[in-house]
Amino acid sequence: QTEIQWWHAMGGPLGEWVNDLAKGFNESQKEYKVVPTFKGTYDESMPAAIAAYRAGNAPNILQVFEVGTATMMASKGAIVPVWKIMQDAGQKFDTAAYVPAVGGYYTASNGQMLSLPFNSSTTVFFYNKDAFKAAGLDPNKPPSTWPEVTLAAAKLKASGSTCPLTISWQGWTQLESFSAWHNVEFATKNNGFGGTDARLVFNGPLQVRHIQNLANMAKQGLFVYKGRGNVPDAAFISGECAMSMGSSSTYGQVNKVAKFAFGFSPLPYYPDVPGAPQNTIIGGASLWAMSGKPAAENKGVAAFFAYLSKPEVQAASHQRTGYLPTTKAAFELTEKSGFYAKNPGTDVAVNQMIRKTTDKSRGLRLGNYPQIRAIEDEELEQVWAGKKTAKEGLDSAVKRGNELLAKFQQANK
Ligand SMILES: O=P(O)(O)OC[C@H](O)CO
Repeated sequence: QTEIQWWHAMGGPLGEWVNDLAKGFNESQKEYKVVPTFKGTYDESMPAAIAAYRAGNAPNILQVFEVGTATMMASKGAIVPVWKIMQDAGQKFDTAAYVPAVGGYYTASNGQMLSLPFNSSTTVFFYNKDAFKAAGLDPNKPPSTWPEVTLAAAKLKASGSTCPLTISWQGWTQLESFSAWHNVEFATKNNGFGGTDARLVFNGPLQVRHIQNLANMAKQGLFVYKGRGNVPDAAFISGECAMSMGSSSTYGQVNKVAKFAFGFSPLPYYPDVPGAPQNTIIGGASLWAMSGKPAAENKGVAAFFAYLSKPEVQAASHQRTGYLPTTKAAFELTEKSGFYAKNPGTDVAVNQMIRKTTDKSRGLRLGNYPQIRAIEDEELEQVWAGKKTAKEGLDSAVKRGNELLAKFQQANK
């Protein structure tokens, strides 16, 4: 049996899902054995794999979050494009089978798909219906605008909530998706899709206004900062925080462990901004095949990728986790089964990304972006702590981020 090493960043219930996928594939055939290994968060697993690649012991498959895409695309020698690994192995691979909002993100400007869409998500709002009831709020009417979120937070606080609102993936939800949701540029050159000379511009009047509002909410105890990445999810799942925003994939975890009634709904917006709400942007991760591996192992990678893309496997993954269906067939299968009607809230991400695709939902294509996300975190933390105004924090984040973009452009000329 040929072993295929798969490094991933899925913990908790999502880790169990990844293990089940490998088990399903391993039991479906005898030639290959996929061995999944949890390598920490997205931020930890990507540098770990780059270091392993340099030392000559990279895994066969690496899961990389969406913000690492431009960096991976630029590291040509380190990866085998998904179209090529499938073609070399004689596996059927039709890029048109993938949902455009998802497949497009992982496709280079020459039309070639470079990594396999695996767990794509988008930003959503979630709230504790029991806490809403206790605060005298309608549990079936989530706030849809920022003024409504602020009012709901005040009522929740008055009813005794110590954490009315927290936020996961703050850079992704409050700056990146926030900008697309309000049809405001985040970075020039179509958020980087138009060339490596793109520059960050997320220190505009609307973003500054929003981050200042959040800072004011933090001062009043209406917004409570709970950390970077998806760390704040735990404070929602435990029932401590009544409202949150984060990945649609939080659904699978909340559904599994929360001891309260919950709802998922679209991100709030500012109703006075023309064109809002527009659309949110893609998140999650894709799978990259690493180079320098024996042909037999590459064949196994291709067989596993084909297995993961099967409509029934894809549909089951989507329904279990809250990640988007990556193929059109998986979406159609889920819709036909009546899943969305039976599980309200699971359709929010689908409505935002699958039914309505615009050019702007493509997300960001910016080099050195994992490092830029860390800068966003640092600067926002300064703002939440009252050490910087929103304008100072965002101006500094843009300046520091643009220095990294310039370096990336220089290195990839
Ligand atoms: O929690 P995920 O997997 O949906 O990923 C969230 C963000 O897109 C990571 O950059």
